[in-house]
Amino acid sequence: MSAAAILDLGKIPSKVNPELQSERDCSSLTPYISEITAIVDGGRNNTEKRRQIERILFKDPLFRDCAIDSVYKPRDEMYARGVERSVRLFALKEEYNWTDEEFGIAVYVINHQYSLGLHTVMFIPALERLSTEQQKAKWLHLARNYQIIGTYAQTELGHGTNLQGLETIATYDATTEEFILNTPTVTSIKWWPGALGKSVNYAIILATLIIDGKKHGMHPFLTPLRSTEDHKPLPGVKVGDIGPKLTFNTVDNGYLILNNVRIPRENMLMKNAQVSREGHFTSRGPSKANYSAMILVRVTIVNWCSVILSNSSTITVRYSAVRRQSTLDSSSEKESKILDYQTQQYKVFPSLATAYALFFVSKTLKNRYLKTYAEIMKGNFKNLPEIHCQSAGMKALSAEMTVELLEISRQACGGHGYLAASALGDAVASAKALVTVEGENTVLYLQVARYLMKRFAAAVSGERLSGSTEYLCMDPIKYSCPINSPGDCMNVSLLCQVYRFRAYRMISKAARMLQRDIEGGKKQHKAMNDNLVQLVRAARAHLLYCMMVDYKESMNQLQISVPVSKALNNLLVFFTVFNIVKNAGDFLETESIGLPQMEWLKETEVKMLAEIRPDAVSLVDAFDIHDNTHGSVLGCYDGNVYERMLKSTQNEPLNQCDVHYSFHQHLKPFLQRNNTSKL
Ligand SMILES: CCCCCCCC/C=C\C/C=C/C(=O)SCCNC(=O)CCNC(=O)[C@H](O)C(C)(C)COP(=O)(O)OP(=O)(O)OC[C@H]1O[C@@H](n2cnc3c(N)ncnc32)[C@H](O)[C@@H]1OP(=O)(O)O
Ligand SMILES: Cc1cc2nc3c(=O)[nH]c(=O)nc-3n(C[C@H](O)[C@H](O)[C@H](O)COP(=O)(O)OP(=O)(O)OC[C@H]3O[C@@H](n4cnc5c(N)ncnc54)[C@H](O)[C@@H]3O)c2cc1C
Repeated sequence: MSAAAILDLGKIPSKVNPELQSERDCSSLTPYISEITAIVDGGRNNTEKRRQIERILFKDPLFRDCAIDSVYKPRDEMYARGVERSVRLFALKEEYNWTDEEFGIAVYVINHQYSLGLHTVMFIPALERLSTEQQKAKWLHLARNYQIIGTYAQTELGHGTNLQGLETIATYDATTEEFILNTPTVTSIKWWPGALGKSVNYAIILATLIIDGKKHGMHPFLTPLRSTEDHKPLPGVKVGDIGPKLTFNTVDNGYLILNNVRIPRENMLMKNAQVSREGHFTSRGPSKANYSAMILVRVTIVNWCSVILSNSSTITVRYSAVRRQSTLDSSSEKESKILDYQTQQYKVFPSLATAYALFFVSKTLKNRYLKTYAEIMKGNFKNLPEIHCQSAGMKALSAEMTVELLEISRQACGGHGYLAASALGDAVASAKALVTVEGENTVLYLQVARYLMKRFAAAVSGERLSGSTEYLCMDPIKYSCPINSPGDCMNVSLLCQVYRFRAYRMISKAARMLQRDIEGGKKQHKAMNDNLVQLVRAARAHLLYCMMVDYKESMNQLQISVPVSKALNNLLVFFTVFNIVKNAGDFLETESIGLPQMEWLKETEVKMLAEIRPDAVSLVDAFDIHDNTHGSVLGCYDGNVYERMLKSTQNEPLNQCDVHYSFHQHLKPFLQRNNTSKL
């Protein structure tokens, strides 16, 4: 860059950075990028549809800088902008007649930077899942047409995990045919629901139902909170924002205090349980049927994780192909690309591989969920425990992986990864929420472990199992490690057997430990608590095995060209091997593999880094993520990293004048205290 151009901070070269261009020119995958993009979008038509949505959104300045503009704005303005974006987004949905799926694409395109997400993510799905047909006819179109805006208010100050401990109460008054809602204690105050603080006028409030002094468990109550005339809180309602968070500060997560708020009997959402005019309680389906909205969101989070990692690996791979630092070969005149260092590849490629892995895994999970949901809608709850286990577990595992890998990606960009303009810091902080929302990860792993213990006991008693736990019927004596040569480490089917055996061993160990403690006289709850750590380990091992199988099978179903197959298979092998090496202790301890196999696997792991390297830029280009979506100065398609960094300094309020007012107020009087102005 010339000195003149350096002074012109607004200039971004019109050409792609030759460092990135050479990557694209040299990758044999480049001509096939659109084939991968079509897989990720679910078909070429969908790619075109997404790009059309991007064009619509990004011609509007309101959305153009959405991924990054919040850095410079006070909370109040961020919220206002988030509401403005929400309203514009809803209007565009109506104008262009977007389906729910297309609306979902628009939300990804703007990187979730809007305030009223809970209306679409939880309020409408909960209405659909928890209402009777009559209630749906009354409420759903109002919600879909944005005549009412709502949230899902379950968590309280004192309880998020333990739903049976919720203290908000809905007491039935048969004389007026109303429910009276109260948050009678400090700990019962609703706390966290998105868009509750300032935005919504309705909430589905999860409360313990009381009839004639008798408790009937947690149920959903559709409750108006604010006047539809002037948006003021209705009588008995106190509501506000809970304050700034690590991220998501466009969202007004709120608190809610209810004091004798009366709602008509018809506002209890009665698909799963009913209260008659006279106050007679009946229920149908399993007792946990009211937990169903959470299953859907957990399934959705797995896909979010894949999208988050696609964004971050786009940034880190492109940046690593542009950045040069030190040199591998002292005779070379040029410094080396950091992407050529094996250690850098080891930081960056796990994210890339996991982005693809979670894409395939989330697709399978979604299909499995839709199938089970259709059965449930017909009154068949047979597969509910299995989908609860899969959705809760995959949410936990993918959120855990995502947070860990994202932070490594951020570090892989060195100092520049610490700049807000890299967008990686905000991405890490946002992903951290996914570990907690929709069920805290450890708690969800323990739900999986509970299911596994039951299935293991059934297997031991001779029952034939189906679904994800079918393998628990195996005879462990018959296992011998299928990896007999270094070449076997590339065979994912063989590696899946290794994962399966490790899961079996860890589950059977947890079961043995529990049994030992109970037979030794410990009470059930004490024995459980004394083995929670092993139970979580067993759950993770099971979920990782399930993930591998779903990924492998999903890949097997693809009809793809040879170069694409080779590139995607490299990622599959790397992901499979990487997660064995990462958990080496468990695999060795369970004797799923031996020391020689571990050596071979480690060699294969680094060999795969070199295999992936030439196609790395093409593999992130294939995500086809718009620069405005990831919003990072480090990760744009043109690779003009340094120019974009310089340009971004123009957005900094401190740079709007040469001499800041604080100089006159504080620094100048201090410097001149000894009359040094003559110096
Ligand atoms: C850049 C992109 C990032 C975007 C980020 C956006 C963030 C915003 C997104 C979303 C907003 C977040 C919203 C929320 O968080 S809403 C609140 C979510 N809350 C929870 O998830 C609460 C978690 N707790 C629970 O789910 C339960 O309490 C529990 C499962 C931990 C325990 O339940 P409980 O009734 O107390 O326990 P029991 O021991 O009595 O029951 C276990 C029994 O129940 C079965 N079961 C549990 N859950 C379900 C279910 N969902 N469906 C079906 N069955 C269920 C379980 O299998 C056991 O069965 P059993 O063994 O046969 O007895
Ligand atoms: C960004 C964000 C958005 C949210 N949006 C909403 C929303 O829209 N609506 C809503 O209702 N809620 C919302 N929540 C709340 C969220 O669902 C809860 O925070 C979550 O379910 C965890 O519950 P908790 O906060 O009570 O954690 P806790 O349960 O108190 O967890 C704290 C610790 O205790 C441990 N622990 C708790 N119980 C057990 C157990 N049984 N066994 C072992 N360990 C245990 C956990 O593992 C964890 O380490 C949101 C939260 C966040 C962060």
